[in-house]
Amino acid sequence: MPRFQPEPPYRHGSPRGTAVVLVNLGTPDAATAPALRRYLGQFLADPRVVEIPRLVWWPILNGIILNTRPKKSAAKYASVWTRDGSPLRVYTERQAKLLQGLLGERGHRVSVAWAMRYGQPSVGSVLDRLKAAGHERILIVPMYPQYAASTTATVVDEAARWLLQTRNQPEMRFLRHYHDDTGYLAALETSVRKHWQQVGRPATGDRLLISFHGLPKRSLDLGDPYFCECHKTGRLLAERLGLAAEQYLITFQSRFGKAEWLQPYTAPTLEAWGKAGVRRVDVICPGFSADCLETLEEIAQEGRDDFLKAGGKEYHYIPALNDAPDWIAALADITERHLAGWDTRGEPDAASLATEASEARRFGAPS
Ligand SMILES: C=CC1=C(C)c2cc3[nH]c(cc4nc(cc5[nH]c(cc1n2)c(C)c5CCC(=O)O)C(CCC(=O)O)=C4C)c(C)c3C=C
Ligand SMILES: [Fe+2]
Ligand SMILES: [Fe+2]
Repeated sequence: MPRFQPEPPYRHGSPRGTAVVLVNLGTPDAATAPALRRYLGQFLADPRVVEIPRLVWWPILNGIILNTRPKKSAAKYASVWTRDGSPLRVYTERQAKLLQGLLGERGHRVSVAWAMRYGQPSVGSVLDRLKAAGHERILIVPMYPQYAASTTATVVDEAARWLLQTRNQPEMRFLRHYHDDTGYLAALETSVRKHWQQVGRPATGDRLLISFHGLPKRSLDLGDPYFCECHKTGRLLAERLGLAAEQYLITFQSRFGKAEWLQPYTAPTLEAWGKAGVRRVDVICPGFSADCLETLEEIAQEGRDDFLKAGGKEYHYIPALNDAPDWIAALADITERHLAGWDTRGEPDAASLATEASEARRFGAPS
């Protein structure tokens, strides 16, 4: 008898089943120095993130950075940590749950999972689980609105590494970016308008700072579209809000290392504005789909200190889109467009999928 019995009743391989995986950057397991050493060790060893020859970078990373940064970063993480853990993790999990619910309401039979590029749950472990549960089509959604090699591409790399060691591969698709998506921009606009309703519209001379995570300037010269995509998002948002050029500025935060990064930098801008007599600043960070250390500590806390110390009077951080219903709806629209042609309304439900998959394995379906 052949080791593997083809259809019927069990088709070669696993049955149809579609999954969507939201992937964000990753975050330490705890706000402690050992957890940060593990996390930063994995993150900063990625050649997509630090594009310095290994021979030069390795001694710096292992000899200096991993001995000094974990303790300092752990203290920062402790200031934003929640009862349920790291905000980035909490929001990403919630986004996946809400997206699953909404796609279900729209009649799609899809499983929505979430993974982290660095730390847990890893992309590979989530793909293993989805495949074992019978999913034959997987859409990967990097949760970065603007494409960058150091964020988006490294998610694709990680999925590709998993594919390299997988015999019976699922069909896979990848979302590239959504920096100019109408639903995403509308959700950003709504969040600014809601904020204005709460604290009042900015007066003459007040500013909106649109701050994105930075990248080494070299990435732009090498062809990374990130800078241009950030500018497009910022410009379209300002247009929707009816802001004139002098009422907003696009800046880049979180410079890391000694090289020049994309300019203008966020922190020095806040300081300069405070000194120049700008009274009020509202800050929004549209590049972060979920609040995290970079927004809650660097922008909401440090940024406020920088601005107020320099003479500013009023400072507001506008939260990331997180689990806002209009953002989840926009994410469902984006996802639906990328699922097109995959007949997700005609597929088996999760329970029959799991049964079929385990039956197929009983008959020796290749894994
Ligand atoms: C949103 C897009 C991001 C880009 C682009 C990005 C590039 C980038 N980041 C570093 C170094 C660090 N980033 C850190 C935290 C961090 N970065 C992003 C997003 C982008 N990074 C997020 C969402 C977070 C927060 C994660 C969390 O747990 O909340 C950190 C770790 C924190 C710290 O020690 O300061 C570092 C380091 C580089 C070098 C880089 C591009 C080259
Ligand atoms: Fe970063
Ligand atoms: Fe930072």
